[in-house]
Amino acid sequence: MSAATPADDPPIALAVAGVSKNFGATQALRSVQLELRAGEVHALIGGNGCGKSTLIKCLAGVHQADAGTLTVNGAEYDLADQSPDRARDAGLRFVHQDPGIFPALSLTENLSLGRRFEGSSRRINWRAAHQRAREVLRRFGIEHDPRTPAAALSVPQRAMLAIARALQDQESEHGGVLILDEPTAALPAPEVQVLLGWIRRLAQEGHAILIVTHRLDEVREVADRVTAFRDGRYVNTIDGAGLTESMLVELILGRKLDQAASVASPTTSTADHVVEVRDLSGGPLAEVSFDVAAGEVLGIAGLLGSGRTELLQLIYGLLPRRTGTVTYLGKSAHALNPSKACRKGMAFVPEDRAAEAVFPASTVLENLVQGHEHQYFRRLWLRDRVEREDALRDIQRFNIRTSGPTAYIESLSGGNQQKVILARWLRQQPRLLLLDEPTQGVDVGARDEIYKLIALAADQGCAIVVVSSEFEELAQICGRVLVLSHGRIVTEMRQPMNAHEILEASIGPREITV
Ligand SMILES: Nc1ncnc2c1ncn2[C@@H]1O[C@H](COP(=O)(O)OP(=O)(O)OP(=O)(O)O)[C@@H](O)[C@H]1O
Repeated sequence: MSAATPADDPPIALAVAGVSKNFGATQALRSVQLELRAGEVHALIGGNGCGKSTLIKCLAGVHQADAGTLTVNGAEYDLADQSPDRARDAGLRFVHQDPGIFPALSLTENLSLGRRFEGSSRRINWRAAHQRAREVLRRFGIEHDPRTPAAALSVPQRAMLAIARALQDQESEHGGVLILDEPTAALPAPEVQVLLGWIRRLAQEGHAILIVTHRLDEVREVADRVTAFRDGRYVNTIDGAGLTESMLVELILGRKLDQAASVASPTTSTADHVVEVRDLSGGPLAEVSFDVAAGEVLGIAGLLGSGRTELLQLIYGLLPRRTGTVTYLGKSAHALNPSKACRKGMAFVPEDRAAEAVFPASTVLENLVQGHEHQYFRRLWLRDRVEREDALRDIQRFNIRTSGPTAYIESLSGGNQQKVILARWLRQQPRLLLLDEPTQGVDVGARDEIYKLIALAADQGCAIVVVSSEFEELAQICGRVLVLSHGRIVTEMRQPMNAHEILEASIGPREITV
């Protein structure tokens, strides 16, 4: 790829070429390239484990590449020698998936992390620090007093605060390079819209923006150009205008997707209820009542803070109940705690799988069999061949990119770790499956596989409750959706329904303000 562009194209802000990186036997990047123009939003897409994060870490100096160059605004750097300081000096700014905002600290303190406070070495000049923070907040459209704790900010505002922190020291308000790793992964649609609006505005001011995402709708909405990687290789860079979802899928997978998973049909017989929830209160939830039948896929929608995750936690016994009852398989689940729930055939796949569900310093195989190792023992003998064959089958079924069952879980990309956790729970054939954001961070191929497995589990009589920020997903896989707002069920929707209707019901009469 050459750094020259036709006369009317904007100048190239960043170009990388010939970047390779191995981790032992794993070739994460094979001579990849990428080019970012000033003033554009550029999406980097690709399946789990294709090397997106590795490239970002090589640019940030977290990893040193085996080979490759970086050119920023005309200056060339050797990526084999890259360090965080060099990345900073080159003018690159990063916002990682966890934006690193500390809720208890003020906006001024959050903006000052990683840089010197105003004042002498012995005394912070708070007046000057707040004044500077006020200017930065104004520049980035965050209308809060700098002394406010960051806890008062909405989630997209926190992401924007992280962007403001990344860009605050740029001498001009234009011409920076901002690299965002899955900034919208945990946000429901209305909040995503707010953040994408801000990203567009920054591009219009002249910043070059690279955004890594698995959400194809947002690629189509915001990207001027798109680059795809596959298996550590550069595939292509194409214009964002006129892209369809199936074009993006083919770019990512190198093939079309099979037929979409069918919607599970809801069962209505009360005798088949797996769970009955009555007047349940706890956490932010108040007087919630609903049933879930065997073979039903029930969706839970709502904005951030509506109580979606807490609803699953209350059923599973992770959150104390204030009032109300939960009946599970015809019996009171009053004293249920997570280990009892698990023994009785409930499975809960939490949203933050990396922190709550991955067993670190263990292999892929050990993570897959956690909780049901006993099935591989016969008269004290471990049937390790069967155990390994089952692991290989799951690795293939979910297309988990790993060197094999004995690889350490930490060596897998984030999305591939997620697939291992989901595979573990689906193996247990639970009676009730509680899924919190089951496809967050997984690629389009695995997403399809997960939908099929959910439909299969429902066909076999499992009751499934899915919390998802992606309303399209709920409309596709659920027979029924409950919409939560401020801890209460405000609407119940049934098929046929679409994402837009779920969105409208979630927002309700109030406007999203930023
Ligand atoms: N520290 C590491 N040690 C060993 N292997 C690694 C390490 N980091 C990444 N890899 C491997 O390099 C490959 C690329 O991983 P990377 O995290 O870049 O993928 P990704 O495209 O960001 O995936 P995802 O969409 O799942 O986040 C994967 O096969 C991964 O297992």
